[in-house]
Amino acid sequence: MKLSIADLFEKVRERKPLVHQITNFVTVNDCANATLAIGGSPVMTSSPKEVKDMVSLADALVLNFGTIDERSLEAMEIAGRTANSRNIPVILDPVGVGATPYRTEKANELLKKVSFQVIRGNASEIQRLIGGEIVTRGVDSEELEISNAELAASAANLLDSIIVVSGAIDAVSNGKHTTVIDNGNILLTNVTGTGCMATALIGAFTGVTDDYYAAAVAGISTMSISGELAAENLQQNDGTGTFRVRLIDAISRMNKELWMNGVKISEEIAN
Ligand SMILES: Nc1ncnc2c1ncn2[C@@H]1O[C@H](COP(=O)(O)OP(=O)(O)OP(=O)(O)O)[C@@H](O)[C@H]1O
Ligand SMILES: Cc1ncsc1CCO
Ligand SMILES: [Mg+2]
Repeated sequence: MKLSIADLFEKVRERKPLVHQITNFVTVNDCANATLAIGGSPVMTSSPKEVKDMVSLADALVLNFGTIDERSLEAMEIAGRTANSRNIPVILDPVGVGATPYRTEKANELLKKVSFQVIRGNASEIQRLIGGEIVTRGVDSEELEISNAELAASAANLLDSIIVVSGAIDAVSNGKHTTVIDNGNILLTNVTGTGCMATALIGAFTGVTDDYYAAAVAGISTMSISGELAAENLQQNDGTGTFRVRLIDAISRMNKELWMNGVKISEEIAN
């Protein structure tokens, strides 16, 4: 599996997949730059009047709940349904689900209307998406009692999608098979949008392969390994601002060799 994932870096740079993203106004620029850095082509349009035509041109669609409102939700439904009817992969980032009833209700409604090939969130968000009780404050994750691998596997079965649970340990599962990735750096939690960018990267990889599981592993591991590389390159007086720039640098330099040398897929569990 490692080799088929490593080959995706070349593919994405050759094919430059168009990744349509209906996302939040906090991290939209970071997501566009992360998509470009990995070799994709981002387009962030969100008008309900335009998304049907735009997504029809796209290789993947990313729907991010960060700053949802009635207009963006209408656009997400139109774009999601259009993508489903054209076999364009759709990726969900359920930002902040669980923080307010509005977010949780709207995510559940969208899950009924749109089929998602991959869903990526932190542990709190994924847990709340499957009806768990943990109370989240804002968009950051809280400690859970089950492992990210267990959570990803049960969410994959319940939601019939590939689930990526990010955190200190990242887990990817389709319900039958679970991959655990032990990369990352704590600075990734001190810069906004690293989760959103990881979801954008997953979107770019799904645009060049039918193996959405491999695309999910490639996307999340690229973010985690890039976090390690960005931290290694910090100088004495650098802080989180420089880290953010170094992170985009690392994504843009990521390739087969760097990935193969850096990735720590510590477990592959058949459930
Ligand atoms: N404690 C940690 N140590 C190392 N890496 C981490 C840690 N927590 C998260 N990461 C890494 O940070 C990246 C983003 O994951 P995270 O779970 O923080 O997303 P998120 O909460 O959705 O972020 P955001 O909402 O800010 O976009 C992933 O690559 C993940 O592996
Ligand atoms: C901080 C924040 N608030 C809404 S979306 C977002 C970006 C990270 O999820
Ligand atoms: Mg997030």
